[in-house]
Parts: sequence; C-alpha cells; structure tokens
Amino acid sequence: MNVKLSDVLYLGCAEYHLGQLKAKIAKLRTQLLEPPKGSSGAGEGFEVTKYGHGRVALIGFPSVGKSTLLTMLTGTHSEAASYEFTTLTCIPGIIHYNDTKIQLLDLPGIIEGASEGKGRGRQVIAVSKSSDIVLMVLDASKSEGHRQILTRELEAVGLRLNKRPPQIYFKKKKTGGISFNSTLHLTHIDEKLCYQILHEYKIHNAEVLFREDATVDDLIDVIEGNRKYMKCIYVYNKIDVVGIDDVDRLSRQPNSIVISCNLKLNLDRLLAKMWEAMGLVRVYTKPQGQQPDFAEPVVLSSDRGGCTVEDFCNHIHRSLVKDVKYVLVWGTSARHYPQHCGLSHPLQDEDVVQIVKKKEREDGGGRGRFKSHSNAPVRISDREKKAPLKT
Ligand SMILES: Nc1nc2c(ncn2[C@@H]2O[C@H](COP(=O)(O)OP(=O)(O)OP(=O)(O)O)[C@@H](O)[C@H]2O)c(=O)[nH]1
Ligand SMILES: [K+]
Ligand SMILES: [Mg+2]
Repeated sequence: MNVKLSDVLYLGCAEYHLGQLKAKIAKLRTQLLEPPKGSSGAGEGFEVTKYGHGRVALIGFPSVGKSTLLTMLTGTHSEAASYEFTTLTCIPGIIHYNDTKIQLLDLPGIIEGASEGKGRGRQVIAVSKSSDIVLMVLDASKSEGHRQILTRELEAVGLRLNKRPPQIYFKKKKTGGISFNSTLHLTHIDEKLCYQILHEYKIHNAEVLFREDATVDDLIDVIEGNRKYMKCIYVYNKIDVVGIDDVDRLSRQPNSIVISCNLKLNLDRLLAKMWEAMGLVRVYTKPQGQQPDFAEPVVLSSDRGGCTVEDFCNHIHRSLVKDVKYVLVWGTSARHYPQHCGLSHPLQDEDVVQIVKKKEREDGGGRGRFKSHSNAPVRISDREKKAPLKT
C-alpha cells in the first residue's frame, strides 16, 4: 500500500522537526559510544571471560544489594557494605541450575548519567551488553522512579529491555530512490518524515516496509541496526523493610519479582524466573540401544546460535551435519515418539535425540556412537513422565 501525503496531514510541523532532531541525536550517540578500535569498551577490571551456558548481569543503583545477591546465589564472595560504590569492578560467579551453568556478574552501582560515562557507567553498560539477560536490582524501599531512570540510561546506549525488534523491513539499495510502503495505517510517521530521517542518515536509496504502527524511534532503531534486545527481570530486594501492601504492589508489576537477601526470601523463585527468561534448551543424546545421557545435556539457545537439529549437531561436532541422514526425537517437540526429523526441526527443552548417520545405513549400520534407528525404550525425564512416551 502506498501512503499518499494527503492521507497523513495529521502530522504537524513540530513532529517533522522532532523526528529529524531524534535522528541527529541518535547519530551523535552512536559516534560517541563507539569504543576505541581493538577494544570491547569494557576496560580494566571488567574484561571477564564468558563461561557457562549463559551470562546474566546485575545492574542497579549503589547499595541495592547486588553483591549480597551474587554471594547468596553463587557462593562466590563479593564484598557488601552499607556505603555506596563498594563494588568497583566486575565480579563473576557461577549458578548451577537445571544441569546448566549460568555466569552471574556483579557490577558497580550505576547512577543517572551513566550512559554519558558518569561513575563507571560506560564499563557497566558494556558488560551488560555482553550478557544474555539483565537482572535490574532495585531497593523496594526506595523511589519507584529508579526503575525508569535506569531503563532510560540503558535505552540511551541502545539496549532495549523486554521489547521485540520493530516490525519494519529496511534494506539499503544502490539505486532506485526510496520505496515507502506499509501494510497498515500509520499514525506516528508518514512518507515525508521517513524521507527526512533517511536523509539525515544520507540514505537516498532504500526499501522501507512498515508491518506495524511504528514510531520515529522505532524507525531510527532499525536504521541504526545496532540495538540489543534483551530480557530484563526487575528484582525488588529488601522487602523485609517495607510493608505488605508495597510488596504486593511491586510483585504485580510485569517482569518483576520481590526478594529479600537478608531473609533469604523468594530466591528460588528468582532463579526459576531467571532460567526461564534465558530460554535455554537442554537436549539429551541417546546412542542407539542405550539410555540417553541425562547427566550432560547439549545446551542450545535461540539467542546463541539457535535450537534446530542442525544447531544441535554442530554443537557435538562441526563435521557431523553432512553425515546425518535423519534424527529420532522424543519429547515435547515431537508429534509422536520417536519422530523422524530433518535438520531444520526445532528442538525443545528436555528433548531426547538419536542421530542416524547416512553411512551407517548404507553399510548395513551398526558401528560407532550413533547407530541406526532403534525403538529401544529410553529413560523418561521429569517432563516426559507427565506425558508418557511410547518408544
Ligand atoms: N534490609 C536489607 N538489607 C540488605 C538486603 N540485601 C542487602 N542488604 C544490605 O544493603 C547494603 C548494600 O549491599 P551491597 O550488597 O553492598 O549492595 P550493592 O548493590 O552491591 O552496592 P554497591 O556495590 O555499592 O553498588 C548492605 O549493608 C547489605 O547488608 C536485604 O535483603 N534487606
Ligand atoms: K554497597
Ligand atoms: Mg556491590
């Protein structure tokens, strides 16, 4: 659908100026935030090696209890005290949960202005960007405005919390001018404004297709292309010092959980929520004629490389994929047990997979780790016990 200018006269002059201004600011921010060449932007005391199946960063104002929480969840000691800025570097710990290992990072407190480099804001934000999810730790007894302030700081550097990427198709071209289309009526942006913003980026040939009623900010995000979309859990700590009404209200906010490190309240729920938000997929390998290996799952994630049978094979060995004829799958991703699946089949948490190789079939099969198809029963995992499998 081509949008005519006459359709969009509702956009006043001020909107156009504001739109252009937003694009200018976004451009400048991007230049400002570019780390020096050859550096990750993290800096001394913050260059922590990734470890485990996922990484979670603790972000929050000073003295909300981040270090206390790290010590409680990982057993790694991180100095905690009643004065602000006790923590000055990045302190890693490991959480063992559901047969997976999660790296938890304690960080210095950040304050308003962090995105412009106040305190250790820059370093903290660089580390947060390297994580899979963020736990924003908040003091339940302090102002609720803290949550908005921190969200703004993180947004200013291109992090988008609990949002999905805008549904805008955008492709730069060599020639042909700007093609502007939308699949629905737009109320925040029109062709002229879109042109102006693209012009600001010196883009004169491109295809733009709006699939939702997006805003100027959404369009800028898509043009900039460097935004990071992350899940964030808001962790209200110190509920031991507030009234039950406050606890009740905070716990009902979206993506939130209330805890007390001092009283060890709700920490198990926090872990469960965190693990769920990471979207990890544990896949158990089953050699032919044997029980699946339930001790050590292959851990996949849609954010880190994907969850298909092919991703699973690549995890075991790079060269495996070309030898795979098909796989047998037991578990929630299968319609019946075992289901014969190809490389593109998406796996789900706690699936059991047996690989059937091409050669083995041709040879009459039988040798090696992954032998041909067998209907030998498999040990059934907790989830599968609820929906018993026929093997
Ligand atoms: N009442 C109460 N106090 C807590 C709780 N958790 C932590 N504290 C106290 O809060 C203070 C700050 O804790 P820290 O763990 O140092 O906080 P932090 O967020 O790491 O602080 P910085 O590193 O300075 O940013 C300490 O005195 C803790 O004992 C809690 O659940 N309830
Ligand atoms: K502190
Ligand atoms: Mg600390």
